[in-house]
Amino acid sequence: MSFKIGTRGSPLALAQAHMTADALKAAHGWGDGDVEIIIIHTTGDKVQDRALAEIGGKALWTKELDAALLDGRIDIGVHSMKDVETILKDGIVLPAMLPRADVRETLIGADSISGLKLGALVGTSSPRRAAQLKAQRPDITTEILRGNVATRLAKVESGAIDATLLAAAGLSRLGMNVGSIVPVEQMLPASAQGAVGITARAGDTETLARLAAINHQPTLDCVMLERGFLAALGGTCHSPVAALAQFVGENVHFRGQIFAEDGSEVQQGDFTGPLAEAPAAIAALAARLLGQAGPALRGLFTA
Ligand SMILES: NCc1[nH]cc(CCC(=O)O)c1CC(=O)O
Repeated sequence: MSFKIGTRGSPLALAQAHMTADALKAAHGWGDGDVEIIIIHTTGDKVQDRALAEIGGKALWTKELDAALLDGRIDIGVHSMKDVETILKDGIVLPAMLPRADVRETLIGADSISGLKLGALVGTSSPRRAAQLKAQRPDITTEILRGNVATRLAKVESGAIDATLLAAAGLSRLGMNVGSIVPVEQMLPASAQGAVGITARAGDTETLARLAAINHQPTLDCVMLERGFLAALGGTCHSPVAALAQFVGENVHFRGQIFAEDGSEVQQGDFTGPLAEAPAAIAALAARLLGQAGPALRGLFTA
């Protein structure tokens, strides 16, 4: 009986499922026949014409994978952690992550944010990216851009938009060497960007033991801190929130930012200290940033 890996059907999701299969095979000496990749279609895949923020539904990408886990069609679900809601469904756990890839953004269509032409039209359906761009370049207009990576790149190629931003991690997993890397100092990534996480059934001890062998704990620690910031804000993956935790020696260095949707206001802060102190410090930071924020910005998180 083979081990069943559930995934969405997009090229990026499939690449991540194959990375997970390879890690399991290497850790357990399994062969090709020991794992099976099962594609699960999700609401997020079916709706292509609206901004995800507008559809508003939670767990857009994970709901169907959670259902497949709970009814035993799959043993694990593989996810871009960036798209996983901060509150997991009852009975679902998130015990393992693969080593994190490059966390940075890639700009396609210009060498740098300052190099974008005056009044450039940038396609993105991320409220965070739109706000971050406008905070630096109020002349920029953004429009909603969805679809898989190839579709998005084609829009820049055809001149329908001047530029777009995509996570470096996704591009490199698809073997696409395009665009210009944006330093995190210029654009802090989304919480959990570049991380692949694996969900399982709570209490499925056999699966949990198998996953323990491939878990990359520093990635899990950092991503959990970033998700903690988002949760403390009451945000979702569609909120204009950026967060990055990284180990610097023994300490964690955490940076968090929240934005008004038009980029007119940014609240930011950071924390450096031991991992054990980080969750409380980050929750306090989230509360402080919300406390300092103007009504429009605060209103994004208290609706
Ligand atoms: N929201 C879509 C999504 N989810 C994860 C990635 C990229 C891979 C990653 O960050 O791990 C992307 C596309 C993008 O933002 O470029």
